[in-house]
Amino acid sequence: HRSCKKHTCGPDGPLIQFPFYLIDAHATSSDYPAGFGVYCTDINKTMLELPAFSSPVNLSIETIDYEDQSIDVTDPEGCLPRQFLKINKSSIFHSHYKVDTSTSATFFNCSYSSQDQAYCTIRVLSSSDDVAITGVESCSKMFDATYISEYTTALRLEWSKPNSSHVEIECPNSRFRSTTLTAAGGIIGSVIVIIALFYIYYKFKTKGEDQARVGKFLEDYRSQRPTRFSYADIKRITNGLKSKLGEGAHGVVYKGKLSEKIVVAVKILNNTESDGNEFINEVGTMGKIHHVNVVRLLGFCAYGVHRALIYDFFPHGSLQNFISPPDNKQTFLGWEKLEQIAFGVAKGIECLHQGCDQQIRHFDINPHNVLLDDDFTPKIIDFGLAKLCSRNQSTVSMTAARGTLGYIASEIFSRNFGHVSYKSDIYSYGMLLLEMVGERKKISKSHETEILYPEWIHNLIEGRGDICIRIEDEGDIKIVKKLATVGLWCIQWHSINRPSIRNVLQMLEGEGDKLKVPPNPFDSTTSTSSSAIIPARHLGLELEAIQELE
Ligand SMILES: Nc1ncnc2c1ncn2[C@@H]1O[C@H](COP(=O)(O)OP(=O)(O)OP(=O)(O)O)[C@@H](O)[C@H]1O
Repeated sequence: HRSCKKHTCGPDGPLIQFPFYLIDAHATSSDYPAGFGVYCTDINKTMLELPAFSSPVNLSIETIDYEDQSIDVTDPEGCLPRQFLKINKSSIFHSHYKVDTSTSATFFNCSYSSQDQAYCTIRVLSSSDDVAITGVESCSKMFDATYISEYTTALRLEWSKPNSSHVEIECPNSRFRSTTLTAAGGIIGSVIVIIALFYIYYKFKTKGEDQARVGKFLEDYRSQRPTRFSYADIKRITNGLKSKLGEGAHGVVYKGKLSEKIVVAVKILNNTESDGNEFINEVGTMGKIHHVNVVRLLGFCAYGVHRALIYDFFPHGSLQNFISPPDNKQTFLGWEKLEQIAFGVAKGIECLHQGCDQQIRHFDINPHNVLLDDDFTPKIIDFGLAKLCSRNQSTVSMTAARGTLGYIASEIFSRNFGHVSYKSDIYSYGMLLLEMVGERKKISKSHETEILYPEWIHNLIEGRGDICIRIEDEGDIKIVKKLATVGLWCIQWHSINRPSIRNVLQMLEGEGDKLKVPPNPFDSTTSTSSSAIIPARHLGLELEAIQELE
C-alpha cells in the first residue's frame, strides 16, 4: 500500500511516513488526509504544505516525532507569526493539528487625530499591563484571532489521529516478513530474528535521529538561535536524566551530551504550569543574548507540561564553590582572579541592563548564578526572573518574582523603599562582592565569631584593626578594599544612592584608593535592615513570592 512507503528528503531529513506523504503526481487527495502533504526542496529541506485561506502555507519541517505525534516547523522566510495567522483560519488545520503556545487577541480598526494628544489607555485582559496610545478618536472591532509570539521561531504542531479509514491500514511488508519467517524457522527462530531486526533498526534509527539533532543544533548555533528539542530528545541527551548536577529553586539540572564532543547542562524546570507562550517569550529574549559573561542558551524544550533549558556545561560549576567551598576545601583563586571575576560579572550585568534592545533585569544575581568556564571567566546564568522592559521604563511589576534572600534589595520587599528597578540587581551584585571579600575572612577561624560583619567591612575599608584576611602581596589589600568599597556603594539602602552598572565598572577599573568611602548602610536604619547582610544560603531560606504593594 502506498501509505506504508517511507521517504526522506536527503540523508539528514526527517522520515516521511504515514500520515505524511510526498506530494507527487500519483497521490490523489482521496488517498491521504489533507494537511499532511510534504515535498522536498532542491536543498533537501522537507516542506509541509498546509491549506490556508487564499493559497497554501509552506513551512519547513525540522523534526517529526511519530511516537508523540508532533512535528516542529519553522518558516523559511523567518516570519512564523505571520504564517500562523494565515493557517489559523483554515478549518482543515484545526481538525488535524493542535498548538499549545498560541494566544487570543481581538483586532480593532481605530481612527486617529494627529492634533489630539490625549492619552487613551487600553486594558489588556490577559495581562496586568495597560497600553497607552495617543490621538485615538474611535475604534470598531474587526475580528478575533489567535496568534503566536513575535519571538517564536519554531512551532510544535501536534496531530490528532487521522480518521479511521486511514488508521486501519496494515503494511504488507511487516505481514510478509512474519509469515515467511514462521514458515522457515518456526516460532522461536522468528522471535529471535524479529528481536535482532528490531534491535538493528532501533540502533540505526537512534543514530539517525542523533545525527539529525546535532545537525539541526549546529545549524541553529551558527544562526545564533536556540534549538527546540522534544522531551524525547531531552531524555536521550541526558541519558534518561541519569547524571544530576544539582537542584535549585526553579528545577533540577542534569549533565548531558548533544554529541561526543558537545557536553551540556539541562535544566528541567519545575514550574510546569507556566504558560507556553510566556515561556517561549522568555526563551526568545534569552536566545538573543550573546556576551562573553552571560551563559548562552543553546536550546530549549516546551512540549506539553515539559519545560527545559539547555546550556553549555561548565565543569568548574558556580562561583559559590570558590568563595565558600563545600567542606571548606582550599579553593582560593587569588585576589587578582577574584577581581577579574567581579569585573566580568559587572560586564555581564551591563550587557543585560544596557547592551540589548530590551532592558533585562536578572533579579537573582548571586554566586550560585555565576558559572566559571575553563579559564575562570564568569558567566551569568538563570534568567528565570528576567522580565522584559522597554528602555524608558524605570519600574517593573514584581508580582510572583523570586530571588535569593540576602541578595534581594529592600524595595523588592516593600514599596516604601522605592520602585523596583535595575538598581535591585546592583544591590545583589554588591552583596556578591561583599560575600567574595567576607568569606575569605573565615580562613582565620579563631577570629570568626569575634567580629561583626558590618563593623569588619568598615574596619577593612578604613584600615583599622586586624582584618584577618589572606593577603599574598601588597597589591592584594588594594583589591580587597576596592571590592569592599564598591560592594558597600551597591548595597545602599535607597536605590537612588546606588551606582549604575557603568559607574560600578568605572570604579572597578580605577585604582581604588581614590574611591570615596560610602555611608555606612547599617547605621541609619533599624536592626531589620542590618539583618539583610547575612546571605540567605547561610540561613537556608528562599523567598517564595513577593506581593507587589499598590
Ligand atoms: N551550565 C552548567 N554547568 C555546570 N553546572 C551547572 C550548570 N548549570 C547549573 N549547574 C549546577 O547545577 C546546580 C543547580 O543549579 P541551579 O541553577 O538549578 O540552582 P541554583 O543556582 O543553586 O539555585 P537557583 O535556581 O535558586 O538559582 C548548581 O550546583 C549549579 O552549579
